[in-house]
Amino acid sequence: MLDLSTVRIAFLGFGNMASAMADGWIRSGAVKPEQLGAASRRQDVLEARTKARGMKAFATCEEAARWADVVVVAVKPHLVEGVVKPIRGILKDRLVLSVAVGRLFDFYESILESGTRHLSTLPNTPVSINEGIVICEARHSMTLDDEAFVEQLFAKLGLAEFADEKMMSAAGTLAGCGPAFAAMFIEALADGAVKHGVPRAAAYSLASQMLAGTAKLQLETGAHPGAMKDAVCSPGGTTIIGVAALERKGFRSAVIDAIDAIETRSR
Ligand SMILES: NC(=O)C1=CN([C@@H]2O[C@H](COP(=O)(O)OP(=O)(O)OC[C@H]3O[C@@H](n4cnc5c(N)ncnc54)[C@H](O)[C@@H]3O)[C@@H](O)[C@H]2O)C=CC1
Ligand SMILES: O=C(O)[C@@H]1CCC=N1
Repeated sequence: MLDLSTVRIAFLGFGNMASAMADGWIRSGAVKPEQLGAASRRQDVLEARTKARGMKAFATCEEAARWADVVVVAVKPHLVEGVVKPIRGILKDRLVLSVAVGRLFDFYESILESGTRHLSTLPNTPVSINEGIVICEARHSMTLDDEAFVEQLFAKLGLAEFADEKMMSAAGTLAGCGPAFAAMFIEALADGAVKHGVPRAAAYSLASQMLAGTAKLQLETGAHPGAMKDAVCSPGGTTIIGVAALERKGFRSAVIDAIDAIETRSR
C-alpha cells in the first residue's frame, strides 16, 4: 500500500489548482516537499513555483510520471487527452488522480490503458490551507488499498466526499467554483462598508471572519440557513431592511442562475 511518508506525487500541470494542493499537503506536514514534483508548459515559471516550495521540477510530463507513484492530472480539461495519452504506458503502473472539471471515469477509461488505477476528483482552492473540499467520483478503478490511501491523502486537504456520476458535476461546481462566488461576496460586502467609511483592510477581514463564522455555525449546529437568517432579523430592525434590498435585486436567483449557467453550458 502507498504510504504518506514516502509516496511520490507528480503534478502534470502546475497552475492554481495544483499549487493549492501542493501547499495543502506541505502545510499539513504529512507530505514533505521533496515528495512532490511537477511538470508544466513554461519551464521558467515551473522552476520558480517548485523552487519556492522545495519541490522537484521535471522537464517533461513523462519524466515526472516515471519518478512518481501518484500522478495528479492538473491541466485544463481540453488538454488532458493530449498530455495523458502519450504516457499511458507509464501511467499503467501509477495511481492517476484527475482534478480536471468534467473529465470523469468513462473519459479516463477511454484514454488510459485497461486496468490503470484512476480516480476523477474536483477539489477547490481552500485545500491550500487544509480547509478545502475534494469531491471524488464514486466510480473509479482504484484498489481497496488505494482507496484507503487516497482518503488519508485528501483528508489532509479538508473534506473528501465521494459522489456518484449524476451528482459529480453540480457538487463539483458548488465546491470548486463556489470560492469565486464567496470571494465576490466578501469583496462586495467590503465595498459597501468602505463606502460608509470602514478602512479597506478592516472591511476585508470583518467580511471574511463573518462569512467563516457563519459557515462554521451552520456546520456545527446543522441549523437551517433560513432559521439562521431569521435569528439575525429583529422585527423592525436593521437586518431585514438589507434582506429586503437583496431580495429586490434577486440575490438568491442570481446565485441559482450562476450554478444553472455552469451546469447547462455547452461543453
Ligand atoms: N482553479 C480552480 O479553482 C480549480 C481548477 N480545477 C481544474 O484544475 C485544472 C487546472 O486548472 P487551473 O490550475 O485553474 O489552471 P492553470 O491555468 O492555473 O494551470 C494549468 C497548468 O497546466 C500547464 N500546462 C498547460 N499545457 C500543458 C502541457 N501540455 N503539459 C503540461 N502542463 C501544461 C500550465 O503551464 C499550467 O501550469 C483544470 O482542469 C480545472 O478544471 C478543478 C477545480 C478547481
Ligand atoms: O473555472 C474552472 O474551470 C475551474 C474548475 C472549477 C473551478 N475552477
